[in-house]
Amino acid sequence: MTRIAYLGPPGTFGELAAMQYDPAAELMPFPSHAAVAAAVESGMADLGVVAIENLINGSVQETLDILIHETDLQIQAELVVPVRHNLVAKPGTRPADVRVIYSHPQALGQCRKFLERCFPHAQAEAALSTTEAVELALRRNGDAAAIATERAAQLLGAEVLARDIQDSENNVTRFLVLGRGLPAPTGRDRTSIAFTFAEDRPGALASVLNAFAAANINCTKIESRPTKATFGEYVFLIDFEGHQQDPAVRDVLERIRPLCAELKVFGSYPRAL
Ligand SMILES: O=C(O)C(=O)Cc1ccccc1
Repeated sequence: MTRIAYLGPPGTFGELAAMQYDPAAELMPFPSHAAVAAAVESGMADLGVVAIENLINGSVQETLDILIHETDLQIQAELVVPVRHNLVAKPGTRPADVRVIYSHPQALGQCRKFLERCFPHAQAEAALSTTEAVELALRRNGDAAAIATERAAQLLGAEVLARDIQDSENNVTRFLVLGRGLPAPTGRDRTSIAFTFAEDRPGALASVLNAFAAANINCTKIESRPTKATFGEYVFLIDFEGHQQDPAVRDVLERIRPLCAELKVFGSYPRAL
């Protein structure tokens, strides 16, 4: 049976994503995305599921940084998971008594308008995951709530005070499945890369983008993160359509390699969108 590491405890969106990917898998909860990646690297798990991008908040920077700096695992797949948030609390809690609202920072960000409108005086507190947030709220005396999945509320015996509190009705999160090896091309794939430049010069980034344009390869995302070494220097990340084994992709990677100081390929995997 495939063992899949995810950001737990059970009831999180990470668990929903892992179940969506493989309903028959053995699921292994870990307390952070870094621990999820480490579990796959150590061989404790076969695959790891991590959140990479949300419709409302954009990229999950913690995951981008893990891919850039902390792991050589390859992306095996992407999953798009509907994300509906609920305000949950110890049974009997009155909304008027709620002073503290716990959740994962992603969830707090995705419910910003609801929090401002309905709980302008409550304090938002970060938790390691949405399920941990429910555990923290249940430990207090009726003055706390959490933003979490309905499943977490059921598993922990919490009451749902409000449903669908996310800022966008169509809220979704894209998750990545990390593992070893290169999935075979399907004809509808995406490749993710990161690169740096040796020196700051006019047109450096344009020269890379022009190589994609010349090869008629569609870039689906571009992003930058600090190198964490020198202020003002960045790692650029590009997602594009195609697979490393497609001749056109192989060709474009060969063209851009000499333009970059470092080039890291995070993987080629079937497109979910
Ligand atoms: O804490 C969770 O449930 C997670 O899996 C992280 C997360 C939080 C909110 C939206 C998507 C993922």
